[in-house]
Amino acid sequence: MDAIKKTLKDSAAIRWLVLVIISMFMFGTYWFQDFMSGLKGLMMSELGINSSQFGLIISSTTWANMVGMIMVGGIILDKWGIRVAGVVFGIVASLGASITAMATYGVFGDDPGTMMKFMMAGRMLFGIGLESICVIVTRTTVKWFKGYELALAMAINVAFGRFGTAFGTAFSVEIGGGHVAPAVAFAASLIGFGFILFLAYLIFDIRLDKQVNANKKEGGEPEEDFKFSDLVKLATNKGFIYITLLCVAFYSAVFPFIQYAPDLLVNKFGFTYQLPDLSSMTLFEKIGAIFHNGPKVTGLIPLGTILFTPIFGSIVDKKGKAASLMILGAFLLIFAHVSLSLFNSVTLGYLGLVSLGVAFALVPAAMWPSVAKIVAENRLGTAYSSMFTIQNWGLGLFFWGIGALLDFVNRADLAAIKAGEKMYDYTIPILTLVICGVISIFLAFMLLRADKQNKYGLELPSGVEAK
Ligand SMILES: NCCCC[C@H](NC(=O)[C@@H](N)CCCCN)C(=O)O
Repeated sequence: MDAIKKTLKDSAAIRWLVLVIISMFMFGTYWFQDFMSGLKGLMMSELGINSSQFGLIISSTTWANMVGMIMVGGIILDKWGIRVAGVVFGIVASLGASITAMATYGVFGDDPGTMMKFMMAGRMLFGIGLESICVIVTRTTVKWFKGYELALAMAINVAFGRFGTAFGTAFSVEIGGGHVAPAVAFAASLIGFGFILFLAYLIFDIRLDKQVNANKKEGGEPEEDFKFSDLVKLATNKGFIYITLLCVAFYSAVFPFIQYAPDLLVNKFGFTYQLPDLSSMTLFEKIGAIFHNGPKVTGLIPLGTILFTPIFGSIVDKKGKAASLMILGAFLLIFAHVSLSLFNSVTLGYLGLVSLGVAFALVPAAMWPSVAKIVAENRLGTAYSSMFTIQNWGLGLFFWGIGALLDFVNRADLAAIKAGEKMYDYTIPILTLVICGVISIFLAFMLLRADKQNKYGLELPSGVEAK
């Protein structure tokens, strides 16, 4: 048998270059998904929408995914590969983002109803691309990093997405110059940029496939093909069911919260949407103004996870304890939402945000590598797409539900709120998220129990098999 020849992925420099290129796609799509949170106040005054309609616009990214579009993405990925799937969903995301941007410029009509309809249609198309791109980029990361620094690569890949969320949330008001449309157009152009880089990546993908195929002909290991019966196997795997439900409960309490956090900070703690003129301020006054700005403070949550997710990821790799860390993350989530809803102390509010940030780094760092311990590698594409699909049911409900609940519990004061005479009371909408935290703890304990019964090895370091 001939010796297996070295391939492109055996070069660390090329591997990491590939990771940066494909991660820019995550940066752009996460930015577009989350940047509107910093614009909520502006959207309400400029487009004349209420909180419930804002919730609908945000929620529309999940609608097509709720009825199985991510599964279609997963199947296209498994059947036709990274290149076809990447190009198809890159076009879908870019088209969706462009329609949203054109709608905000009034291209389809400048009455609020038409604008909203086309913004939702655009975001729905974009949402199909967003989730499938996340699966495709994850699959591509596995393709290049399996057998090398996979956990770190996945953490860095998610970190690019978090940068997108952080910067999009924090700077969209300034990027738009106080208007919605330019901020949307900028966000859409980032997706186009990420897509162009992805097209450049295809050169590496084609070269690697040629080398791997040549090795296969010379005696390398053939890959096992995906079968549709794998879906049934997933649906009957207890560990997979618990981790999927945990994914819904946990992320429903985090991603939707981030969409409303700037508005919560403005309404509850008197933070600002727009930074005051910093030029004549001392350094301390500048820091004070930044820590009193809703979008900037919210942007610090995903920014913090960029540092902590790889740290927690390497703890999970070296020490294990993934299920226990998910339990801890769920407790932190409850503390965060209780302190941000029931109390009026700004200090406790900051502590709540820090606690949410730690949970947001901890749970993904423990959850995503655990899926690979529960599910066989040839089913990972399907596993991630199924998890994202079910996750979107929760996200769709809470993205819209928080806004709708906000309008409902404040229904007596809506006119005064619009006139700027009163502020929204966020207590009940945020308290609802505590329920997600309680469900998360229950599911994390069930996962721990299933791990003991089925010996997935979730509590063991990476590479150590359970006996
Ligand atoms: N290796 C898998 C990484 C998944 C990271 C995870 N992403 C999601 O849950 C997606 N459904 C994308 C959602 C994007 C919303 N801003 C994450 O923690 O981001």
